[in-house]
Amino acid sequence: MSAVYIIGTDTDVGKTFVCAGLCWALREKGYNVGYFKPVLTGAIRSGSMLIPQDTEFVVKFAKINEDVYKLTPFICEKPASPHIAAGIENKDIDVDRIKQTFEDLSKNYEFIMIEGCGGLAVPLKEQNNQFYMQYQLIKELCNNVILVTTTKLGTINHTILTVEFAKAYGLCLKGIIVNMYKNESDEDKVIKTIAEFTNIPILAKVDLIRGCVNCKDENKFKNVFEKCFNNDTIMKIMGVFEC
Ligand SMILES: Nc1ncnc2c1ncn2[C@@H]1O[C@H](COP(=O)(O)OP(=O)(O)OP(=O)(O)O)[C@@H](O)[C@H]1O
Ligand SMILES: C[C@H](N)[C@H](N)CCCCCC(=O)O
Ligand SMILES: [Mg+2]
Repeated sequence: MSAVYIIGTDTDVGKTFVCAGLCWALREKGYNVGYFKPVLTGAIRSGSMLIPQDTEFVVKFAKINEDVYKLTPFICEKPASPHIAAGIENKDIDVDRIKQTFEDLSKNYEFIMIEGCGGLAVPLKEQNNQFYMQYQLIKELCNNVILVTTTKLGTINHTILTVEFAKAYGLCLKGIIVNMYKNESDEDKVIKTIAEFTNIPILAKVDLIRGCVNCKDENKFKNVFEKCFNNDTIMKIMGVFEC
């Protein structure tokens, strides 16, 4: 089994969107790809249930036949850092349970795409004034990372900081996917600056789907993903999977 950790320069950069597109594109090509979201915060409440919306979106779009609660072992309602949300909701984010779930999933899938919660330096839990950080889980679970960023103003700083953090903490950052690409002037200069400074390959640019950001038009999504995750890109990304 091979896996890759999808992390972002921030929350809301499109990790889920990219995971959904990649899982869909790879499964369309016959790869047995699964998805795993160890920790999710900001879940949607439906009566007594908390809905892990990231997981729900990915499994539905990529037609992954798995229980979303198995794929998302730790779900918090508060849209906050996991250590804060879990503290408020009296949930203990058990790393051994995350590892066991990952091991169980690895028996069913050839490839697993793991979505992080926010960025690298997010505290997943706090115990005795000690933080357990997302980058630590990545190193223990699958130190094979793709970074999702955007071209919004500020991204040069955010992306370079994230890459330097990854290097400093021994993470294997294999590539960058630029999401919400508008194909406007200067965007490619931003991307070129990031590529040259970090020396990390730009694996793909995923177009911004204009109009309703949460549009449910799957065909619009598929058109973008077919274009952005073409055969060359898929081969590059398949070269990144290992663990
Ligand atoms: N390329 C895109 N075109 C249009 N909308 C997008 C695109 N990428 C992401 N979005 C939208 O932007 C919002 C944030 O995307 P997404 O939920 O994938 O971010 P995320 O990094 O997974 O966030 P989180 O940290 O909460 O997991 C969502 O409403 C999503 O539909
Ligand atoms: C709620 C949000 N959408 C994410 N799931 C959680 C992001 C945690 C970010 C923590 C931080 O960097 O301040
Ligand atoms: Mg997400």
